[in-house]
Amino acid sequence: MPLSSLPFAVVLNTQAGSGLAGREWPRLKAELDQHGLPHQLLQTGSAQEACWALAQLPPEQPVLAVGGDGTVYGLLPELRHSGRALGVVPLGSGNDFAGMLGLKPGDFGAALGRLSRPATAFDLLEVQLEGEAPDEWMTLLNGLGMGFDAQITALMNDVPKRLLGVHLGGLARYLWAALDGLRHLETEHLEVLLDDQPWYSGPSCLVAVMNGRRYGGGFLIAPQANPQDGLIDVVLGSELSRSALLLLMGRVLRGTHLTHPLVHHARARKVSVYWTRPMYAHLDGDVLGRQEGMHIQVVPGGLKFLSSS
Ligand SMILES: Nc1ncnc2c1ncn2[C@@H]1O[C@H](COP(=O)(O)OP(=O)(O)OP(=O)(O)O)[C@@H](O)[C@H]1O
Repeated sequence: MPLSSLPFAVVLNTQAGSGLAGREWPRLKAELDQHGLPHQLLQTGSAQEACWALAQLPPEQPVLAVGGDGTVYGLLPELRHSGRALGVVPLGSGNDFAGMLGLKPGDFGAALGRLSRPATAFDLLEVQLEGEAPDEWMTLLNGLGMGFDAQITALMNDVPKRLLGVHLGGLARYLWAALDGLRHLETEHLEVLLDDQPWYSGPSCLVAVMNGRRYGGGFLIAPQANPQDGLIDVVLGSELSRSALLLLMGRVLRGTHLTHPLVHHARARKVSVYWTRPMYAHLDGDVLGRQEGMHIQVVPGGLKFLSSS
């Protein structure tokens, strides 16, 4: 489908990357001009404001999200409603979805070079919390985690952004929080249904339900996932000791953990997760607090995406 001749609506999240997106905007604007990409900056203080501002624009007008995974996540309700195409310039802390596609923060040439290609269809995930009304769905692009990985995401808020004058990147901060999380490791009984059939029942410290391959600023938790295959990748760890989990994290960084005997992996169109005790949860890296369970289904080709590799 050809790219609209309307200007890109730029959603600049100045908070992303601890302020990096705001600081880099003048350089990015100059590059947009150099690439001959017309654009219109939307001044927004929150994801809700950004969705509201976008909703005033024609659906043919593409949006350029400037920030991290959370910035994109915040736009998904409007994008699903309008069918608007999305391009991304990663300037967040983790940038996991863009990073999976080979985009590096600050490499504006590469990010903007992709925007003149036709949009391609990417899958989305719809998530419903256990106990919520059946029509209360949230939309994700990258994926969610419950248990240890979400606890780390929650603990990241307490990790310093600078240490001895040096800026700590997303992966360094994630590792710091992970060491903290290991001290409070929780293992609970987990039931997982895939396409309405029982798949796993037993102890677990984490389950990840992924459309993309990585989270946490570079951990390849679902190395075989493909956000264009119409399937969800589920990866869970069963009863792992602290030392086993620490060693496993090294393998997750390289994406070589799926053969570990205490790691389970499968694919499905629909996933239901139930814990006997509420566990921490995150959606596309945004912490949601403790939840008892979730129902996830794939929305094949639900997003028109301009930044594919
Ligand atoms: N359009 C927006 N304008 C202002 N704030 C936003 C907007 N969208 C999201 N936010 C808020 O800004 C926070 C940070 O944004 P984002 O998650 O993109 O950056 P990050 O955390 O540095 O990167 P990453 O998610 O890749 O680790 C979000 O968690 C959300 O609360």
